[in-house]
Amino acid sequence: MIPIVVLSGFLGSGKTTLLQHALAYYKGQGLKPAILMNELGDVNLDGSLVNGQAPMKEMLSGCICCTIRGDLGVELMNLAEEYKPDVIIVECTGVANPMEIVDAVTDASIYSSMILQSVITVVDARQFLDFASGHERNKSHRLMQDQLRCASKLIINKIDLLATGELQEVQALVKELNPYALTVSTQRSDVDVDTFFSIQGEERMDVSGQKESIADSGNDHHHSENHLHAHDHGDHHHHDHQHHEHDHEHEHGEHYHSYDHVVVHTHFFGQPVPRSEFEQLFRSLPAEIYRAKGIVRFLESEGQMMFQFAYRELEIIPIRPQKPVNDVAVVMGENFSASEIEERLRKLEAAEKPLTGL
Ligand SMILES: Nc1nc2c(ncn2[C@@H]2O[C@H](COP(=O)(O)OP(=O)(O)OP(=O)(O)O)[C@@H](O)[C@H]2O)c(=O)[nH]1
Repeated sequence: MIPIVVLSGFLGSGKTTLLQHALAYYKGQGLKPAILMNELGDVNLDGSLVNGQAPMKEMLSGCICCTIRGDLGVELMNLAEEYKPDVIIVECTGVANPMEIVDAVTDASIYSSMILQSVITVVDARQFLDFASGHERNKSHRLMQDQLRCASKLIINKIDLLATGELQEVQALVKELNPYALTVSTQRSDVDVDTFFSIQGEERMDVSGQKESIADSGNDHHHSENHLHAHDHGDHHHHDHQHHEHDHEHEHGEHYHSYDHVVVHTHFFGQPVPRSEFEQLFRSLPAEIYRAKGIVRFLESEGQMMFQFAYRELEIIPIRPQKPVNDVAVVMGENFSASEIEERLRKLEAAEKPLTGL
């Protein structure tokens, strides 16, 4: 039986950071992990962060839990057959409803020797608190709650961004939503790896039990419909945006709501951009954009940089890719104007290289 560990959590919460810890742990144990990654956009930037550390399959341009859900089981089985791993880690896109993934994994376990070990959900503490206090958008809040509810293990991450007293507040809210999961609070998803990732002798997740308790709370959502469409505008700046909509029908049918409307916009840079303007752009993004990542070159420096924008925080790290990678920005959020962002990104590219030495 190959154990499957599902990493869930909202966009930018710290799943890939956690995946790095998991990979190091399994390797240290002499175990062979394999990874199944899912990204909303058509480029897998997280993949390049863990590249070469373990066999990996990618499912791009869609969300595991809807468009390509049927393929999830197939991909899992391909991974299992090809690499005979000791454990498979599934990293879902931040907008996936993990209940659907749990379903797909359990489907796969019917006709192959796999078993769902755990669903680990990572929570961005700051973002969760802002959502909970109503300062932020509600649709995402509901998705986050679902991700929390179906976790067997929970990580309250980014506690460095909380003010005094706020951690207790988040912990209490999280416990209310999911009193059953083993819950820890961390910086950089730095968990006790043995507790979180050990695959020896641990009880396996009781999937049906989990579903029961979720249904009991009246929050079981069914996918009734979903859409994902990409438009390629076919000009020299290849870009596309996808509307990712999850429509969920309430279990008891008394009302209907669509709780998630995510736009993904991809922009391929044609040339380097000025760094200060680039940073300024991220400081002034509309609140609807909560995640962006990509690779960029700056006019002022040599080489490529990876940037990560997760809930108002921007990180820029120099990289030395082993194989050529495109300069690209993937921007994700709820109902934002993709054309406005496109225009702003293009404006950055129009900037001239500063004259030096004059
Ligand atoms: N301040 C702070 N930043 C963190 C912490 N953990 C992770 N980050 C940063 O948050 C950003 C997103 O982290 P990832 O691990 O890529 O998040 P993710 O959940 O994989 O993101 P998606 O794949 O887009 O859903 C990166 O810039 C991380 O360096 C933390 O504890 N504190």
